[in-house]
Amino acid sequence: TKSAAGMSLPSNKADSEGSVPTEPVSSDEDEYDGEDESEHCGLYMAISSTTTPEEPKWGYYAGKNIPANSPIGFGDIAIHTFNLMANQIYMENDQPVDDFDRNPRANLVDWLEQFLWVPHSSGGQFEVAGEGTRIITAVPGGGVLGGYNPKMTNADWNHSSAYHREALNEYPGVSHPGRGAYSSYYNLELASTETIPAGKEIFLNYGENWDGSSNGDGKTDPLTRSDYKKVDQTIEKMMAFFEKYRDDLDDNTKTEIYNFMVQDVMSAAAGKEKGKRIADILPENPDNLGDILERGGSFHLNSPASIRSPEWLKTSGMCMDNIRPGPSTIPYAGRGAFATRAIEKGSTVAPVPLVQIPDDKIFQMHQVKAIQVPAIEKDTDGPIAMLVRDGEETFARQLMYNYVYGHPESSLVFLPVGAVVNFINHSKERVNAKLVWSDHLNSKNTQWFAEDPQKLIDDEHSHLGLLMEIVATKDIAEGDEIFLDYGDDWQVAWDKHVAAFEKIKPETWPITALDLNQEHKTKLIRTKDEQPYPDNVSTKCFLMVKKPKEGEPEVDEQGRRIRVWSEADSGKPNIVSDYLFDCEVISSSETPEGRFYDIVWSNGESTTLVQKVPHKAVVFVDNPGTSDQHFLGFRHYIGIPDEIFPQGPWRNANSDKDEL
Ligand SMILES: C[S@@+](CC[C@H](N)C(=O)[O-])C[C@H]1O[C@@H](n2cnc3c(N)ncnc32)[C@H](O)[C@@H]1O
Repeated sequence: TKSAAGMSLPSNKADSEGSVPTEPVSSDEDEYDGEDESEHCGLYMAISSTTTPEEPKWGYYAGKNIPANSPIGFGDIAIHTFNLMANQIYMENDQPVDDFDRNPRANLVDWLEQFLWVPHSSGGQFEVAGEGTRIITAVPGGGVLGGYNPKMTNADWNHSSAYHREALNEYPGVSHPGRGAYSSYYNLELASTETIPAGKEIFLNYGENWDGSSNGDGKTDPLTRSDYKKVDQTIEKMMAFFEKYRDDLDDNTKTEIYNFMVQDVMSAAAGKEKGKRIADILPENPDNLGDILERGGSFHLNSPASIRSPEWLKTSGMCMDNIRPGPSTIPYAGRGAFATRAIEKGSTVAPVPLVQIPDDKIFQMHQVKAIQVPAIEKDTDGPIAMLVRDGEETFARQLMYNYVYGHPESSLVFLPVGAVVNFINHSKERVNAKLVWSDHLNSKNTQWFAEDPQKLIDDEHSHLGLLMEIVATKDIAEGDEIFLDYGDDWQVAWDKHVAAFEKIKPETWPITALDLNQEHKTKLIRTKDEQPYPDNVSTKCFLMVKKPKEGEPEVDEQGRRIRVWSEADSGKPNIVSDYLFDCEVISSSETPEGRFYDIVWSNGESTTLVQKVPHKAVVFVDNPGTSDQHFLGFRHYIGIPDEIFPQGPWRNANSDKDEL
């Protein structure tokens, strides 16, 4: 039987370290079909097709065909950090010390930031305000493992998924010890921007424009993405042609016509260089044209390493969708992780690649102040505000500290970036999984155990080389919540926190944006003349508009511009953060087509009345500085068991883990 959970140990050694296997796609595609769907792994982690010996990389692969505009895996968590860099920058002789050679912690943040995102895809951009303020956000799973290959981008964030998340295990208005101890931003989904065939590596839109100048392997490819689309369309036409004249053409004539099409017609239409490239892609025999389309189109076929055979994924990869997020069965613990299929005792629940962070002090939070520094960019005139640490006193730690793995004798902590693994909660009584170091051939675990922590981000180590696995310590049934034992230190700290919270806890807790978004999944949003919403939240609208119909007024009696809400002509989603604006709901209506609002939006100079804004385009956000994360609640890392924490230089006893 295929227990998807059992596939990573010890059979995952087929791939040699640092090499790029480029075996062609198996023509026996049947292996992807005909199995019990839930048994079949839908997402794998394996070495990326873009890996190089100098820069080894994990990749994220589809295990099943993913239709266009569909979710990839499960929505994951977004963990925001506030002014992470500013907290490392101190002043010396009236100058900010931002020289990385002299400031190893700033250097460390710089390293960490390459795995992090701007907060907009998850809606976290309103968490803190002020000139010079920066929020950066970890989105584990696809957010870290999804590759970068601008020519092959096939995935992007679904902003709507984060704004419209279901409130899971929330207790509106209740004052409880879990407040601020976990992130309330989750369900941030990646969506396919095109059909992704099984075996294909997932590449995220990093916001760059595809310029068509080079492909992942650095070779020049004269074909642009739209050329590949045209090739696929031409293939369809050729197939239709041969189908139509099937009975009239003997094999010789057919081959002659086909060669004429491929050689002469293509060159004439696309130019010599492109024509040659297209001819190379097309099969010798016109009867095999259909294979190209079946295997995901000419573009995918032409980049062999980014599409892997099912066999390769099973032997070299590790399944990443054995767990999904859901409301934890522990009250006040937020979200948890649940098995999507039965997982046998001893087999892998999830791979956990780790981002190594040599100094946990980067998570200390200080007061920050703005100073004026000369602008670096030429087109900015005058000085700009830069935030720096104001004094040495530490008043809190970043929330990310609750998600990292650590050990009391070490300054090192590790951010786990496997899909969904950050949702796994702690329980001593119900523990059914544990952390182990993986022996996957592409991990550097044992070599790196012998390194000085500070060296772990130098050039030689500046990639994700450390890999753990979460392994089942009991048979786990589909739907069971997964629990680790975070360790005695964590339990003691939590118990202390609960006791302390009891003494100071307010009677009630402010209603948050998450609560209101949940409430308004089924209720109309109140207008400005009805009972106001609390001060700690604002309404925002996703606005894309067009002019009113011919003959309809463009200005109302109060002099406001009139516009009508619209979907994008391109069909692309318009629930994206770029289109999110402050708005005030002035009227609402319930119609058979749904709920709609008239809103006003002001850009400081003029005011616009937007009509027919659909319910889905109006959301609540927490005002800066007010969300649960700003409540200085519980902070503790997840303990790596002492038995598996390496002896040697990692135990540098340099940590500040108990200082605060
Ligand atoms: C790594 S996160 C786990 C995912 C988290 N539940 C979430 O929703 O994002 C660790 C945090 O989960 C919560 N947590 C985990 N186990 C818990 C438990 N047994 N009791 C209470 N809270 C728990 C605590 O807030 C802790 O700081």
